[in-house]
Amino acid sequence: MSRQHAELAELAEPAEPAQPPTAGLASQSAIDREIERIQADEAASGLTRTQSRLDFAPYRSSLLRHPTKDLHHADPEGVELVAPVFGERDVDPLEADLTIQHDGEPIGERIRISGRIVDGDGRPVRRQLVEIWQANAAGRYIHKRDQHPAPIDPNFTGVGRTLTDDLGRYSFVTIKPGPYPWGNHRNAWRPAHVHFSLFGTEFTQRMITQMYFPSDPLFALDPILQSVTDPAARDRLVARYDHDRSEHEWLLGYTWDIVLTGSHATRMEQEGDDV
Ligand SMILES: O=C(O)c1ccc(O)c(O)c1
Repeated sequence: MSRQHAELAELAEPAEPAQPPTAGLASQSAIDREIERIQADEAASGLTRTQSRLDFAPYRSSLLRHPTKDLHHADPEGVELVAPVFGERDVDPLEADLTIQHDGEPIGERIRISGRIVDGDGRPVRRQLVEIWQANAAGRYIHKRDQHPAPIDPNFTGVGRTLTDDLGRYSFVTIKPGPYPWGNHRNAWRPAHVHFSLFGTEFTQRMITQMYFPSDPLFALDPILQSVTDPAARDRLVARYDHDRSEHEWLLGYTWDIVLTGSHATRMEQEGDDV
């Protein structure tokens, strides 16, 4: 091989890293054992959580993603002066359909996700900004930190938003996301999920959570879902397939309600414990 060829080959094929990217990562079975141990300990102590605890070792980055110092009390009025604002006119109804944001059709299963946002007494949370973000059908996010070799869909950005109506209802049309390989441990795949953000009435009230799809084989293997140690609270994060919402030769319907408070409150992420 000429020197020039050798240089070209080097450009085309980066040298093997000294260590494979998975070196030092725990195996799925080690993660499973750790999850099982923590959940058994919590069950034995009569403590099962509807919310994740801040440090859940099998979910590695949970250790880094929350404040370690006391929170500062923000002056709510001061925060509002610099926080984003929006009005009803800023949110276009078309933004609730993630399949029509580009010239072409995105690839994948077209779905509708609908539900209600209610308080612990079942009262509707009205005119609420609901935002979602998700991977595409191949499990790829449009984000510089997601470089895994699944295709980006030029017709799918994976971001949408809407306002709840007077009954607290929201509805999105989107594409079912694929499982996502996230590097928490070796061969770690997140179950298909959609991230939800609720704005509240002020910036300081924003709440974030995730919705999952029924019967996903990855549930038991996912440290983020399993960090909610109460099985009933985990089940509440899973949408229900709703045939009445499916549309002939068009889409599959899922229903998922979000409860803000009370004993059946939906698990919310704490101070940035997820992305
Ligand atoms: O914690 C993470 O790294 C992570 C990455 C991608 C996701 O979709 C997610 O829910 C979490």
